[in-house]
Amino acid sequence: MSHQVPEDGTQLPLMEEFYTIQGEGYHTGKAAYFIRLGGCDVGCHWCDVKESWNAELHPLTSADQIVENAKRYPSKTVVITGGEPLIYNLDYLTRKLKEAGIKTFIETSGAYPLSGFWDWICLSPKKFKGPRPDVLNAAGELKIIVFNKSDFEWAEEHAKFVGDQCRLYLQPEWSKASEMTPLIIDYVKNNPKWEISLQTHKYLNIP
Ligand SMILES: C[S@@+](CC[C@H](N)C(=O)[O-])C[C@H]1O[C@@H](n2cnc3c(N)ncnc32)[C@H](O)[C@@H]1O
Ligand SMILES: Nc1nc2[nH]cc(C(=O)O)c2c(=O)[nH]1
Ligand code: SF4
Ligand SMILES: [Mg+2]
Repeated sequence: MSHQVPEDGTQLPLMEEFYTIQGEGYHTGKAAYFIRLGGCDVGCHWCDVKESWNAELHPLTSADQIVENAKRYPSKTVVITGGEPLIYNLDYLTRKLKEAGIKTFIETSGAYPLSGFWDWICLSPKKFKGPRPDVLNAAGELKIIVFNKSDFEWAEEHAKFVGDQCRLYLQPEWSKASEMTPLIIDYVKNNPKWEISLQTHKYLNIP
């Protein structure tokens, strides 16, 4: 999977970078620079970025260059996503971002060991390759994708393993949103420790 990617994290397969507004979860509505790394073997059949899966299609890019790019934007927050970013050692990239005064947020399935220095961890665990305990412990938010009714029970099972301060979100799978959103609304009204998260960038037609 991680072809010739050096283990020290100084070069990473970069799929795309874009300046946008965080569309999902706790930080919804905030401007951030998104860094999307290629490579994922979790295999969610409803994944909305399948083009990211094959790491070899995405050029190895120096982490220093990624930091220089991020520094150009007014928001001093980056979101590192993928693909599954924790496939790679993110210590070097996140250390350099923090040295540049940039806050580091991650979107992860938690299927790989935690690396990197983070201001916020959004954990979105998957049935297809479950989350690791180190990521469950460190998560600031748990964001469960609801594809069918059975996902509410699955969400509760995972909520047992996160910290007391961890925020809990239910987010409709995009292709099932018209069907699942009303169920999520009812669930949140009956179980108010959960909140609803929508992919607001898709409604706003922004990246
Ligand atoms: C594309 S993933 C990349 C990061 C990481 N692999 C993960 O799954 O958390 C980014 C976020 O989009 C969510 N997501 C992916 N496909 C989705 C879909 N079809 N509907 C709703 N959310 C989706 C994921 O659960 C995750 O929270
Ligand atoms: N605007 C916007 N917000 C996002 N939050 C998480 C995303 C992701 O793909 O990781 C994402 C994304 O792709 N776009
Ligand atoms: S873990 Fe994330 S990137 Fe990988 S298939 Fe699932 S949603 Fe897509
Ligand atoms: Mg996305």
